[in-house]
Amino acid sequence: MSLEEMKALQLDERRPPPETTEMNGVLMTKMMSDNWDKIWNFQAKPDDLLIATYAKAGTTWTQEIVDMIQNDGDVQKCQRANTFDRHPFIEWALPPPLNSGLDLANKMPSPRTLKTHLPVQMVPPSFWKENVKIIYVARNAKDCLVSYYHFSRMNKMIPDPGPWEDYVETFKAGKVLWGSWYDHVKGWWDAKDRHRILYLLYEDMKEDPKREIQKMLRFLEKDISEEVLNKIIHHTSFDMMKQNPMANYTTLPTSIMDHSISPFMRRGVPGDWKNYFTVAQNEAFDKDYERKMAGTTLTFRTTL
Ligand SMILES: Nc1ncnc2c1ncn2[C@@H]1O[C@H](COP(=O)(O)OS(=O)(=O)O)[C@@H](OP(=O)(O)O)[C@H]1O
Repeated sequence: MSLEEMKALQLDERRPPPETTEMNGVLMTKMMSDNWDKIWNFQAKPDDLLIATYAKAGTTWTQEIVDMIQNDGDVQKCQRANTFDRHPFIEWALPPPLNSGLDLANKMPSPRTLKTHLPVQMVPPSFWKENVKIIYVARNAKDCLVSYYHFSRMNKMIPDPGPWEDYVETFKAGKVLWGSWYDHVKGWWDAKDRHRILYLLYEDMKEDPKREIQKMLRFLEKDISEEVLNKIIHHTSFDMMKQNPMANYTTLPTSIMDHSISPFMRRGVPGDWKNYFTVAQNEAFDKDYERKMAGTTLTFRTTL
Protein backbone atom coordinates (compact mmCIF):
# COMPACT_ATOMS: atom_id res chain seq x y z
CA MET A 1 0.00 0.00 0.00
CA SER A 2 1.49 3.35 -0.96
CA LEU A 3 1.56 6.25 1.45
CA GLU A 4 -0.95 8.18 -0.70
CA GLU A 5 -3.36 5.27 -0.60
CA MET A 6 -2.83 5.01 3.13
CA LYS A 7 -3.71 8.69 3.62
CA ALA A 8 -6.69 8.46 1.26
CA LEU A 9 -8.01 5.65 3.39
CA GLN A 10 -8.84 7.98 6.32
CA LEU A 11 -9.82 5.12 8.54
CA ASP A 12 -12.35 5.79 11.24
CA GLU A 13 -10.62 5.98 14.65
CA ARG A 14 -13.47 4.09 16.29
CA ARG A 15 -13.71 1.24 13.82
CA PRO A 16 -13.70 -2.21 15.42
CA PRO A 17 -10.62 -4.46 15.19
CA PRO A 18 -10.49 -6.70 12.11
CA GLU A 19 -12.46 -9.89 11.97
CA THR A 20 -10.30 -12.95 12.47
CA THR A 21 -10.66 -16.59 11.62
CA GLU A 22 -8.62 -19.75 12.12
CA MET A 23 -7.08 -21.73 9.28
CA ASN A 24 -5.58 -25.08 10.28
CA GLY A 25 -5.30 -23.85 13.87
CA VAL A 26 -3.58 -20.59 12.86
CA LEU A 27 -5.36 -17.31 13.56
CA MET A 28 -5.50 -14.92 10.60
CA THR A 29 -7.41 -11.82 9.64
CA LYS A 30 -10.50 -12.61 7.63
CA MET A 31 -8.99 -10.60 4.77
CA MET A 32 -6.08 -13.06 4.72
CA SER A 33 -8.26 -16.16 4.78
CA ASP A 34 -10.60 -14.69 2.13
CA ASN A 35 -7.57 -14.21 -0.10
CA TRP A 36 -5.92 -17.48 0.83
CA ASP A 37 -6.14 -19.07 -2.64
CA LYS A 38 -4.27 -16.13 -4.12
CA ILE A 39 -1.68 -16.19 -1.36
CA TRP A 40 -1.14 -19.95 -1.59
CA ASN A 41 -0.79 -19.75 -5.37
CA PHE A 42 1.65 -16.82 -5.28
CA GLN A 43 4.42 -17.39 -7.80
CA ALA A 44 7.85 -16.97 -6.22
CA LYS A 45 10.90 -16.50 -8.46
CA PRO A 46 14.32 -18.12 -8.03
CA ASP A 47 16.01 -14.77 -7.37
CA ASP A 48 13.53 -13.68 -4.69
CA LEU A 49 14.71 -13.36 -1.11
CA LEU A 50 12.20 -14.04 1.66
CA ILE A 51 12.56 -12.58 5.16
CA ALA A 52 10.49 -14.80 7.42
CA THR A 53 9.82 -14.25 11.11
CA TYR A 54 7.30 -14.71 13.85
CA ALA A 55 5.80 -11.26 14.47
CA LYS A 56 7.98 -8.93 16.55
CA ALA A 57 11.15 -11.00 16.16
CA GLY A 58 13.21 -8.32 14.40
CA THR A 59 11.68 -8.31 10.91
CA THR A 60 12.04 -4.60 10.22
CA TRP A 61 15.60 -4.57 11.53
CA THR A 62 16.51 -7.45 9.22
CA GLN A 63 14.72 -5.75 6.30
CA GLU A 64 16.80 -2.61 6.79
CA ILE A 65 20.04 -4.58 7.06
CA VAL A 66 19.25 -6.59 3.93
CA ASP A 67 18.30 -3.47 1.98
CA MET A 68 21.54 -1.78 3.03
CA ILE A 69 23.49 -4.86 1.92
CA GLN A 70 21.68 -4.97 -1.41
CA ASN A 71 22.36 -1.24 -1.94
CA ASP A 72 26.02 -1.39 -0.90
CA GLY A 73 25.39 0.81 2.14
CA ASP A 74 23.75 3.63 0.17
CA VAL A 75 21.45 5.22 2.76
CA GLN A 76 19.72 7.45 0.18
CA LYS A 77 18.65 4.43 -1.86
CA CYS A 78 17.23 2.81 1.28
CA GLN A 79 15.21 5.97 1.90
CA ARG A 80 13.28 5.42 -1.37
CA ALA A 81 10.20 4.12 0.49
CA ASN A 82 8.92 2.69 3.75
CA THR A 83 10.12 -0.79 4.65
CA PHE A 84 6.58 -2.06 4.05
CA ASP A 85 6.65 -0.77 0.46
CA ARG A 86 10.23 -1.85 -0.22
CA HIS A 87 9.52 -5.43 0.85
CA PRO A 88 5.99 -6.67 0.14
CA PHE A 89 4.35 -8.52 3.03
CA ILE A 90 3.00 -11.39 0.99
CA GLU A 91 0.03 -12.51 3.12
CA TRP A 92 -1.09 -9.04 4.25
CA ALA A 93 -4.38 -8.61 2.41
CA LEU A 94 -6.24 -5.30 2.38
CA PRO A 95 -9.56 -4.25 0.88
CA PRO A 96 -9.40 -2.83 -2.67
CA PRO A 97 -8.37 -0.28 -3.87
CA LEU A 98 -5.49 -0.70 -1.41
CA ASN A 99 -2.52 -2.73 -2.48
CA SER A 100 -2.23 -6.01 -0.68
CA GLY A 101 1.24 -7.47 -0.24
CA LEU A 102 0.65 -9.72 -3.23
CA ASP A 103 -0.28 -6.81 -5.51
CA LEU A 104 2.89 -5.00 -4.54
CA ALA A 105 4.98 -8.12 -5.03
CA ASN A 106 3.47 -8.84 -8.43
CA LYS A 107 4.22 -5.29 -9.62
CA MET A 108 7.77 -5.26 -8.29
CA PRO A 109 10.70 -5.86 -10.64
CA SER A 110 13.16 -8.64 -9.79
CA PRO A 111 15.15 -9.27 -7.72
CA ARG A 112 12.52 -8.88 -5.01
CA THR A 113 12.86 -9.08 -1.25
CA LEU A 114 9.63 -10.20 0.38
CA LYS A 115 8.39 -10.47 3.96
CA THR A 116 6.23 -13.06 5.69
CA HIS A 117 5.14 -14.07 9.19
CA LEU A 118 3.62 -17.32 7.94
CA PRO A 119 4.38 -20.55 9.77
CA VAL A 120 6.55 -22.76 7.58
CA GLN A 121 3.74 -25.15 6.58
CA MET A 122 1.71 -22.23 5.20
CA VAL A 123 4.43 -20.75 2.98
CA PRO A 124 3.26 -20.83 -0.66
CA PRO A 125 4.75 -23.96 -2.29
CA SER A 126 6.39 -22.01 -5.13
CA PHE A 127 9.02 -20.78 -2.63
CA TRP A 128 10.17 -24.37 -2.11
CA LYS A 129 9.84 -25.26 -5.78
CA GLU A 130 12.02 -22.29 -6.80
CA ASN A 131 14.47 -22.97 -3.96
CA VAL A 132 14.24 -19.36 -2.81
CA LYS A 133 16.75 -18.13 -0.23
CA ILE A 134 15.11 -17.37 3.10
CA ILE A 135 16.42 -15.49 6.12
CA TYR A 136 14.46 -16.54 9.21
CA VAL A 137 14.85 -14.56 12.43
CA ALA A 138 13.63 -15.86 15.79
CA ARG A 139 13.43 -14.03 19.12
CA ASN A 140 12.95 -15.46 22.59
CA ALA A 141 9.31 -16.08 23.48
CA LYS A 142 9.03 -13.74 26.46
CA ASP A 143 10.36 -10.67 24.65
CA CYS A 144 8.28 -11.54 21.58
CA LEU A 145 5.22 -11.71 23.81
CA VAL A 146 5.91 -8.32 25.42
CA SER A 147 6.63 -6.69 22.08
CA TYR A 148 3.52 -8.25 20.50
CA TYR A 149 1.38 -7.11 23.43
CA HIS A 150 2.41 -3.47 22.98
CA PHE A 151 2.18 -3.71 19.20
CA SER A 152 -1.38 -5.07 19.52
CA ARG A 153 -2.27 -2.07 21.67
CA MET A 154 -0.99 0.48 19.16
CA ASN A 155 -1.82 -1.25 15.84
CA LYS A 156 -5.51 -0.89 14.98
CA MET A 157 -5.29 -3.44 12.14
CA ILE A 158 -4.81 -6.37 14.52
CA PRO A 159 -6.89 -7.66 17.44
CA ASP A 160 -6.83 -5.78 20.74
CA PRO A 161 -4.70 -7.68 23.28
CA GLY A 162 -6.95 -7.05 26.30
CA PRO A 163 -5.39 -6.86 29.76
CA TRP A 164 -1.77 -8.02 30.14
CA GLU A 165 -2.61 -11.07 32.29
CA ASP A 166 -5.11 -12.29 29.68
CA TYR A 167 -2.68 -11.67 26.83
CA VAL A 168 -0.02 -13.87 28.46
CA GLU A 169 -2.49 -16.77 28.28
CA THR A 170 -3.61 -15.87 24.74
CA PHE A 171 0.01 -15.94 23.56
CA LYS A 172 0.77 -19.23 25.33
CA ALA A 173 -2.30 -20.77 23.69
CA GLY A 174 -1.14 -19.48 20.30
CA LYS A 175 -4.40 -17.61 19.78
CA VAL A 176 -2.70 -14.61 18.19
CA LEU A 177 -2.32 -13.70 14.52
CA TRP A 178 0.06 -16.14 12.76
CA GLY A 179 -0.48 -18.72 15.46
CA SER A 180 1.71 -20.33 18.07
CA TRP A 181 5.21 -18.90 18.63
CA TYR A 182 6.34 -22.38 19.72
CA ASP A 183 5.16 -24.11 16.53
CA HIS A 184 6.53 -21.28 14.38
CA VAL A 185 10.12 -21.26 15.64
CA LYS A 186 10.27 -25.08 15.79
CA GLY A 187 8.71 -25.55 12.37
CA TRP A 188 11.20 -23.25 10.68
CA TRP A 189 14.07 -24.78 12.70
CA ASP A 190 13.16 -28.23 11.40
CA ALA A 191 12.91 -26.93 7.84
CA LYS A 192 16.24 -25.12 7.82
CA ASP A 193 18.39 -28.08 6.77
CA ARG A 194 16.07 -29.12 3.95
CA HIS A 195 16.02 -25.71 2.25
CA ARG A 196 18.16 -22.61 1.71
CA ILE A 197 17.33 -21.05 5.08
CA LEU A 198 19.63 -18.91 7.19
CA TYR A 199 18.24 -19.16 10.75
CA LEU A 200 19.25 -16.20 12.92
CA LEU A 201 18.48 -15.16 16.48
CA TYR A 202 17.53 -11.63 17.55
CA GLU A 203 19.65 -11.95 20.69
CA ASP A 204 22.73 -12.85 18.59
CA MET A 205 22.11 -9.84 16.34
CA LYS A 206 21.92 -7.63 19.40
CA GLU A 207 25.05 -9.15 20.94
CA ASP A 208 27.23 -8.85 17.85
CA PRO A 209 25.56 -7.21 14.83
CA LYS A 210 28.79 -7.37 12.84
CA ARG A 211 29.07 -11.15 13.19
CA GLU A 212 25.42 -11.68 12.26
CA ILE A 213 25.53 -9.29 9.29
CA GLN A 214 28.59 -11.19 8.07
CA LYS A 215 26.49 -14.37 8.15
CA MET A 216 23.90 -12.60 6.00
CA LEU A 217 26.63 -11.44 3.60
CA ARG A 218 27.93 -14.98 3.16
CA PHE A 219 24.40 -16.32 2.67
CA LEU A 220 23.64 -13.63 0.07
CA GLU A 221 27.06 -14.14 -1.55
CA LYS A 222 27.83 -10.43 -1.18
CA ASP A 223 31.22 -8.92 -0.59
CA ILE A 224 31.47 -5.44 0.91
CA SER A 225 34.25 -3.34 2.38
CA GLU A 226 34.80 -2.94 6.12
CA GLU A 227 33.75 0.69 5.74
CA VAL A 228 30.38 -0.25 4.21
CA LEU A 229 29.89 -2.93 6.85
CA ASN A 230 30.41 -0.36 9.61
CA LYS A 231 28.01 1.99 7.87
CA ILE A 232 25.36 -0.72 7.79
CA ILE A 233 25.84 -1.45 11.50
CA HIS A 234 25.46 2.23 12.30
CA HIS A 235 22.46 2.89 10.06
CA THR A 236 20.57 -0.16 11.36
CA SER A 237 21.18 0.42 15.07
CA PHE A 238 18.03 0.77 17.17
CA ASP A 239 18.65 4.49 17.79
CA MET A 240 19.15 5.27 14.10
CA MET A 241 16.15 3.24 12.99
CA LYS A 242 13.97 4.82 15.66
CA GLN A 243 14.66 8.21 14.04
CA ASN A 244 14.23 6.93 10.48
CA PRO A 245 10.68 7.59 9.19
CA MET A 246 11.25 5.08 6.37
CA ALA A 247 11.80 2.32 8.95
CA ASN A 248 9.89 3.31 12.09
CA TYR A 249 6.31 3.20 10.74
CA THR A 250 5.58 6.79 11.85
CA THR A 251 4.36 7.77 8.36
CA LEU A 252 1.20 5.72 8.90
CA PRO A 253 -1.93 7.53 10.11
CA THR A 254 -2.64 7.19 13.84
CA SER A 255 -5.83 5.36 12.92
CA ILE A 256 -3.57 2.49 11.81
CA MET A 257 -0.65 2.75 14.23
CA ASP A 258 -0.84 5.05 17.23
CA HIS A 259 2.71 5.58 18.43
CA SER A 260 1.47 7.67 21.36
CA ILE A 261 0.06 4.44 22.83
CA SER A 262 3.35 2.59 22.24
CA PRO A 263 5.98 3.35 19.60
CA PHE A 264 6.75 0.72 16.96
CA MET A 265 10.45 1.15 17.79
CA ARG A 266 9.77 0.59 21.47
CA ARG A 267 12.78 -0.71 23.48
CA GLY A 268 14.68 -3.07 21.20
CA VAL A 269 16.44 -5.04 23.93
CA PRO A 270 16.55 -8.63 25.13
CA GLY A 271 15.25 -9.05 28.69
CA ASP A 272 12.55 -6.38 28.70
CA TRP A 273 10.10 -9.15 29.71
CA LYS A 274 11.44 -8.83 33.27
CA ASN A 275 9.64 -5.50 33.50
CA TYR A 276 6.29 -7.18 32.81
CA PHE A 277 6.12 -10.78 34.04
CA THR A 278 5.21 -11.35 37.67
CA VAL A 279 7.15 -14.12 39.45
CA ALA A 280 4.09 -16.40 39.24
CA GLN A 281 3.54 -15.63 35.52
CA ASN A 282 7.19 -16.35 34.83
CA GLU A 283 7.15 -19.70 36.64
CA ALA A 284 3.99 -20.80 34.89
CA PHE A 285 5.39 -19.61 31.55
CA ASP A 286 8.63 -21.58 32.03
CA LYS A 287 6.77 -24.75 32.96
CA ASP A 288 4.53 -24.52 29.90
CA TYR A 289 7.55 -23.59 27.73
CA GLU A 290 9.48 -26.70 28.77
CA ARG A 291 6.58 -28.88 27.77
CA LYS A 292 6.01 -27.19 24.41
CA MET A 293 9.72 -27.02 23.50
CA ALA A 294 10.65 -30.54 24.70
CA GLY A 295 12.67 -32.47 22.17
CA THR A 296 13.93 -29.55 20.07
CA THR A 297 17.61 -28.61 19.81
CA LEU A 298 16.61 -24.97 19.39
CA THR A 299 17.54 -22.82 22.39
CA PHE A 300 17.14 -19.13 23.19
CA ARG A 301 18.73 -16.65 25.53
CA THR A 302 16.22 -14.48 27.35
CA THR A 303 18.81 -11.91 28.46
CA LEU A 304 22.30 -10.97 27.31
N1 LIG B 1 17.59 -1.91 14.93
C1 LIG B 1 16.96 -2.57 15.87
N2 LIG B 1 17.63 -3.11 16.92
C2 LIG B 1 16.99 -3.79 17.89
N3 LIG B 1 15.65 -4.00 17.91
C3 LIG B 1 14.93 -3.49 16.88
C4 LIG B 1 15.55 -2.77 15.83
N4 LIG B 1 14.57 -2.40 14.97
C5 LIG B 1 13.41 -2.85 15.47
N5 LIG B 1 13.62 -3.50 16.62
C6 LIG B 1 12.63 -4.09 17.52
O1 LIG B 1 11.98 -5.19 16.89
C7 LIG B 1 10.62 -5.26 17.35
C8 LIG B 1 9.70 -5.14 16.16
O2 LIG B 1 9.73 -6.38 15.51
P1 LIG B 1 9.34 -6.60 14.00
O3 LIG B 1 10.04 -5.64 13.14
O4 LIG B 1 9.53 -8.05 13.75
O5 LIG B 1 7.79 -6.24 14.02
S1 LIG B 1 6.73 -6.68 12.92
O6 LIG B 1 6.36 -8.07 13.24
O7 LIG B 1 7.30 -6.57 11.60
O8 LIG B 1 5.59 -5.76 13.15
C9 LIG B 1 10.45 -4.13 18.36
O9 LIG B 1 10.82 -4.69 19.62
P2 LIG B 1 10.37 -4.10 21.03
O10 LIG B 1 11.08 -2.79 21.18
O11 LIG B 1 10.85 -5.09 22.04
O12 LIG B 1 8.89 -3.96 21.01
C10 LIG B 1 11.47 -3.13 17.84
O13 LIG B 1 11.87 -2.17 18.79
